[in-house]
Amino acid sequence: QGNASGVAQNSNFMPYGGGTRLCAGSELAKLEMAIFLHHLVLNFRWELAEPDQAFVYPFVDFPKGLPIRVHRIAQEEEGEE
Ligand code: HEM
Repeated sequence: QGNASGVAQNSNFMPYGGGTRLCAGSELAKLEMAIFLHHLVLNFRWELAEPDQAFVYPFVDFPKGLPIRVHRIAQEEEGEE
């Protein structure tokens, strides 16, 4: 739902629900995402799979979803994760 102008409101973004039925795994889920992003940034190169152009209204998004291709960076030291 949004307001009369159709612009989404912040309170509509509740990915983990709320109140007494708040997601029991929300903190674990956020920790897992942080660890995943840490490894994705440190160990992979990203390149655009196809050109895409951001739009900013009513929110920032990409028409094609900004598809990327990732390549693992060769490890310099044996046994290093
Ligand atoms: C990005 C990851 C996750 C999202 C977006 C998510 C989202 C949600 C949502 C929307 C609900 C429903 C809340 C309601 O009934 O109103 C929920 C409930 C629940 N989630 Fe998650 N969840 C995620 C990950 C997890 C993980 C990793 C666990 C456990 C390890 C978990 C355990 C639960 C449990 C037990 C409930 C039921 C809570 C209750 O009704 O008391 N979730 N989650």
